[in-house]
Amino acid sequence: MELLHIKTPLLESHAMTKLTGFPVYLKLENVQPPGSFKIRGIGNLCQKAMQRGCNHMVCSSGGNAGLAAAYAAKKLKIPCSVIVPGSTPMFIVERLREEGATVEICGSSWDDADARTLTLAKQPGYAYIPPFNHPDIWEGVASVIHESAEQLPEKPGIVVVSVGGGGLLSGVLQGMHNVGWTDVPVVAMETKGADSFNASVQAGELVTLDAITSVAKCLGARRVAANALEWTKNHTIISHACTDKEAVLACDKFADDHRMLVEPACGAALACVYERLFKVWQEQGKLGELKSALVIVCGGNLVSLKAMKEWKDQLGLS
Ligand SMILES: COC[C@H](NCc1c(COP(=O)(O)O)cnc(C)c1O)C(=O)O
Repeated sequence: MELLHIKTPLLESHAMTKLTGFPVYLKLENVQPPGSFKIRGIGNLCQKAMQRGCNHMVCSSGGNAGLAAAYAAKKLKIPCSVIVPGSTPMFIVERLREEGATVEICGSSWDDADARTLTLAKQPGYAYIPPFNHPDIWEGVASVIHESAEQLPEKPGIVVVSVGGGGLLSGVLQGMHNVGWTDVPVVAMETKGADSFNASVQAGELVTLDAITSVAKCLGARRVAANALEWTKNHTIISHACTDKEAVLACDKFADDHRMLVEPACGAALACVYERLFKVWQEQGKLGELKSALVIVCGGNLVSLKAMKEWKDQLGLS
């Protein structure tokens, strides 16, 4: 089966290395053709659905999973419908239509769009393409770690990811266990107002947020996949929710440091380094010495210079 994702660059960030005092490596999923890491999992899921005889993909998404599904369907030459919440910017809706997808806007959060998707997917030949909660997605995402293991000089001291519904986290952990990184802690970053994983970790059970109030709309799953919470039972995961301000500031610093623009959903992971959280956790005794860190730069399309300016004005960062 032809891979729908590309092998992405892994590079050391000298700016971040200077901040932490040890090498910080970036896995640049923001350069995937559809704009985010999503294509690894969604591409795998779409290909397997097609092999099962499905001939129409229907995907619920905050935007990036939808773009990955539209891109995959175009490559596989089958139709694709994407259901997005009202919080998805119109330029993303237009981008989806340019990719050939039929787009429906439904509800105020991803959960509403997903309910509609499940109804549409009942039609004969249709495949339901969820954005984060499926074993074929986690299997596809695991490739990001398989590649990183080949590209890194040695096993990293810690791995940092963003969490929306927990598909990226689940796939990264699956990949880490495949390559023997079972003792490498993972930092699960969210933004306050989209911190359904952190709420669940604190409660010790799945929690559903009342609403998504963060600017990081692509972390906007009110309830994470059960599989993501399950991982906390057999892997060291540090769950942390940063503020929108810290996430947007991280995007701003990343643009200056690396001349690449990513969404606040990705800024949440970058904020772990820019807010020097490793040092905070080491001082709290939550983390031992680190020789290196790997940050999954998940990317995202829901960003522009205009949007960055609006967020910075809104958050008092201008
Ligand atoms: C509502 O949205 C869920 C999903 N975005 C998820 C997402 C994540 C978090 O990945 P997850 O934890 O959901 O697998 C991180 N970084 C970026 C850029 C993302 O787009 C979507 O696009 O439908």
